[in-house]
Amino acid sequence: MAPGEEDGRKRGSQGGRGGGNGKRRKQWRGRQKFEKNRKRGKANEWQQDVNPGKRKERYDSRSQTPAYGGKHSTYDVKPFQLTNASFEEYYKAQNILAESEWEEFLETLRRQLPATFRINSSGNFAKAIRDKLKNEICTKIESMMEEGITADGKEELQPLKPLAWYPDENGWQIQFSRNQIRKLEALTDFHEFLKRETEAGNITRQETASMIPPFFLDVKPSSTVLDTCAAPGSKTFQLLEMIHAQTTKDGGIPEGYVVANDSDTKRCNLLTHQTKRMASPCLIVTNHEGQRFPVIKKDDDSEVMMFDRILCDVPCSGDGTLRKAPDLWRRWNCGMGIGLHKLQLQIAMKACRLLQVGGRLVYSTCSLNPVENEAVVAEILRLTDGSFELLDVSDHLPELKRRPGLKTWRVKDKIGWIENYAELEALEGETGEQRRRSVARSCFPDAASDAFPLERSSRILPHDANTGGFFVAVFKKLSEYPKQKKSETPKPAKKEEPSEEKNDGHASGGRRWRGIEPVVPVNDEEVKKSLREFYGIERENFDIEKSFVSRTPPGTLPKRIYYVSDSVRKILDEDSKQDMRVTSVGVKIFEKQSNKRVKTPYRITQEGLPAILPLMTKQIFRPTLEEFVTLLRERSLVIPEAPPGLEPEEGEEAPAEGASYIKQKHMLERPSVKSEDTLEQLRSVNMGCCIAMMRDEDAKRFGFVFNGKPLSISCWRGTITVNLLTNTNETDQLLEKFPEELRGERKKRSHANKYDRKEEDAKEEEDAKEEEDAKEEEDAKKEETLCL
Ligand SMILES: C[S@@+](CC[C@H](N)C(=O)[O-])C[C@H]1O[C@@H](n2cnc3c(N)ncnc32)[C@H](O)[C@@H]1O
Repeated sequence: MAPGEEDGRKRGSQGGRGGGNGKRRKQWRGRQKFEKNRKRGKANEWQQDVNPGKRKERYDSRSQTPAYGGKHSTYDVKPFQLTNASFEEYYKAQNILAESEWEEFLETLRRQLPATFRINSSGNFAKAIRDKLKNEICTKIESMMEEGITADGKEELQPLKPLAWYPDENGWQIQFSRNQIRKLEALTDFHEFLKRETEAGNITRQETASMIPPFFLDVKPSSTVLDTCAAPGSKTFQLLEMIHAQTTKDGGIPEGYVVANDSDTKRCNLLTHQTKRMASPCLIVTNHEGQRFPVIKKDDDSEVMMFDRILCDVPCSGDGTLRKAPDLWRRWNCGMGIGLHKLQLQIAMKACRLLQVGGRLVYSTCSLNPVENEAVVAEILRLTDGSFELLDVSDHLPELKRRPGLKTWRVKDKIGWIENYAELEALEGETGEQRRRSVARSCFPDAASDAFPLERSSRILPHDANTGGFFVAVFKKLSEYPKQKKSETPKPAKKEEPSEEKNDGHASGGRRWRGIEPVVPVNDEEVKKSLREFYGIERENFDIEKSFVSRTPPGTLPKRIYYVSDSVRKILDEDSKQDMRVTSVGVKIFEKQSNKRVKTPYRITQEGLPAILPLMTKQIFRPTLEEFVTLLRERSLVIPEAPPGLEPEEGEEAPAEGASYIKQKHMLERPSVKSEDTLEQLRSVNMGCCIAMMRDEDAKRFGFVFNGKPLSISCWRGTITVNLLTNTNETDQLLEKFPEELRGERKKRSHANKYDRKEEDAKEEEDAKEEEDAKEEEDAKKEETLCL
């Protein structure tokens, strides 16, 4: 009997306790957990791994390896069934591995996946994090191992190490158990560090195998990329990092762009949320079925060839994720792959059509099934008739352990094995009809597929490097293919019926789509003038109208303003018939604000700061190092002078609002701007959104220069104080990067003052947003475990 099975029955009988209350109790627990996680914000991402919620409850204490891959778990749990006879029969017949490896393969599949993460290479602190991991944390763990330190005398510590194949030591695997993290202080600290850096967007949790496809796409900063099935967006994020690789060095805006598409509207929103941290003006999120992605045509009907790189990370049966989603053991059946084969092929063929000659296409699944993998690859090669080459990428990422693709495979539907298509064709009666309807001819290997170099594709097996299972094939388009125009031109995309139904995404091309407006340039003269004057956006050759877009219909003030790169704007313009359903575009840089005393109706968004900063010449002040650190720590500094325009007029008796604060005694006790130099700069900073930028010499000294600019944070200049608009997690994480002696202790603050309250309106708004973000994040995590 396989591990887990017997215990499952025992627990099953206990599970009956409470009968109908069980569901309610489960819902209650779910709510409690959600609330707890919500309060912790993004921190829960790592917590979930250590304490993977529902999944944890079900993991078998004796047979399962806990979250970080240790050997002895103390989970009190109801196990999943970790066997499936049909799965075993099917894969034994496929010869995806030698018979001698079978037990090891199964045993690995039954163990929970170790946690892995990527350091965001375009993040501001990639090097600092890598250095800390290597020089501090790894060393600490090694010395603990040498000293024989364990959590409870049994569980030996495993070293923390970078993934051998991942470039620049930016991919890492963690092998600690919950128990170890709880009991060993150094690991508890490490765990906290991971949570903080994840929250700050400096690292991303991602399954090792899922990190692979973007590396085979060979994306350059000038590449024009389509990610056909992109949500929840982990690979899109990697693609954007590649597009921005140069930007990170010189601060320029790349020529290339990424169109991230998904057929599911809600998941498109996740995608937008997940990629927000990249603050990229080079991103378009669209909502189409991949197989119907529009061929963009200009007014004269000529086609706009948009892509030289396409990733098809298609929906799949997901049996490579069994370690992450063990409930799949129970659900798996061989009909799953067959059911998805046609869709996978259609998506891939559409991608072939949209790819420029000379371009690269990567087809990937998190399934081990040849019907979803080699069968699709073979059919692509057959249909494109020599115009596509399956590339041999064996010398790329040499440390990545992989197996060559299969030359032949077997097909089985829910009824049984079918040797070849002729056998299927010969079947009589209604059953024969039905089976022919569900099993495509292209599922079968044949003489043609035998001639293709399918061994050039790669299968990642879980026991080779303690990962999930994965499949990846890399193609190059050599020429247009004869059938391209005729048979591969799909029927025109089905247009969504315009409706007034509210949609929580944004939306469409030209016509209103589900009541949401199309992307339009910001061309209102008043808006342009106010942004230009308030923020000093006056860079030569920079045209607001060309780079700023919104979704608010002309005639009303835009609610949100997005910044798009020149090439994204060009694509939007070229899509003159507006066939692309754009759910979001570029980076949100401005949001409407309602404080009437502020001279512009717009404030800078948190995520938009890196993009807008290079364009700004006003509303920036450069505090001293001490003031900057104090601002990070206390989140607020008193300014002993009112903002411009609000000072008392000469000869005026009653001080203007804002000047009266100086009489509030407790305000004088709070940390304030001390340096005359900073005060002088603040004299030209108007009330409203502003930026605190480190002084050049300080930024250089601490290595805080990013995209050519010193570390900057967005603030709100009120009548009395300057307050941070960035969230606490982010500032805590920044503060941590300063030497301990500079950080100081946070003082307790009184919130009794009415002026404080006024000024904290903006912060309240931020807090509400944080909550929303945490919820979105939570949803994103849940969705991420799904494959379809
Ligand atoms: C394997 S997931 C993609 C994971 C994603 N590439 C990532 O790295 O985060 C497959 C995605 O395909 C989407 N999908 C399903 N059918 C689709 C279709 N016909 N066209 C485009 N996307 C589709 C699903 O909504 C799902 O988000």
